[in-house]
Amino acid sequence: MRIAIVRNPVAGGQGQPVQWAKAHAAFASRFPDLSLHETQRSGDASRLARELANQGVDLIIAAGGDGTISDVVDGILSSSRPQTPLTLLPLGTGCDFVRNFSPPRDCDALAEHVAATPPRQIDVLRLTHTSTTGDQITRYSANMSSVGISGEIVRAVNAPGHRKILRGPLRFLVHSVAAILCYRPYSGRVIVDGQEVYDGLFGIVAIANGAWFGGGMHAIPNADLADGLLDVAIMRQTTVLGLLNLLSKLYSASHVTHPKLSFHRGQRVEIIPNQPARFPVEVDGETPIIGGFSCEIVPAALTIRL
Ligand SMILES: Nc1ncnc2c1ncn2[C@@H]1O[C@H](COP(=O)(O)OP(=O)(O)OP(=O)(O)O)[C@@H](O)[C@H]1O
Repeated sequence: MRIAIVRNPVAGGQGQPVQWAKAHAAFASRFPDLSLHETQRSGDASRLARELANQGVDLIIAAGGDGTISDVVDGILSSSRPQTPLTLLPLGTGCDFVRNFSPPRDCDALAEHVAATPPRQIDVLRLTHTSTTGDQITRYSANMSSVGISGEIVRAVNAPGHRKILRGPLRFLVHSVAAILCYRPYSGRVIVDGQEVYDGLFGIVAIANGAWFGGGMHAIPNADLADGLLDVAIMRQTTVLGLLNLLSKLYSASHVTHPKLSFHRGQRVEIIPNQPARFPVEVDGETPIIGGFSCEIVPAALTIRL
């Protein structure tokens, strides 16, 4: 069995090397035919995963955070062997996608669990937007896309100097509070399966495959990775106090009865901002898109072992 790790050595910040050494030892001992492929820069994880899938490896291990997983999923699904199985070795800051699986925390137990778990199919998100040069760009994502205050938070969390200051989910919490205090709300329309469901100011609009984002915020608790549908949550609350109150409830999912929150389900959603030039789109903890986009669910597209 040919198994390949795609590792992002900068994911998770300064604590990663210790965690990585233990995890690598556990996986190398459980899977003797293991090869290691490290990213050198942004975008490498997608390219490496595509090449490895094209070469016919039997399992790809995404070792990093949500951005790395997202890139590896994109690489596998844009390869000539999109059925190549994926598993996850969480080494990132937020590590939200892996929360949908509750794998063992101990590295040896995780490697054993991966070896013993049969593959299964889950859905993924496919996003399409127009680049600044007018090209149509499509990419896959594993977990969640969102706009509104979350775009500002993720920009701050990933800002170059900020990666070194705070570790793990605490970094999301601190930057969430700071971003809320300065938030100038975005506005636009949300269209689900051809029907306009909202036109107004955005607190947060989240489009979910998985249930968590923001380093442990249980934003869409009913999201199901294998139901063939995407879940959309629209938060119309945009005041500072209102958003701080929402933030305090997101971790425990006690926001779900909020009067300014609505949930929708469908197969395709379109976000049309009123000011596309200043509209960051959060995709699995990164902000790779500026402006409007569409997102559709691709049922059972990804083979996962976890
Ligand atoms: N070798 C590298 N040097 C610098 N940046 C890299 C390198 N490899 C990948 N990247 C970038 O690192 C960023 C962060 O990766 P990732 O999301 O996996 O970790 P994280 O942000 O710490 O975790 P999480 O998304 O779970 O919060 C991504 O934008 C990715 O493109």
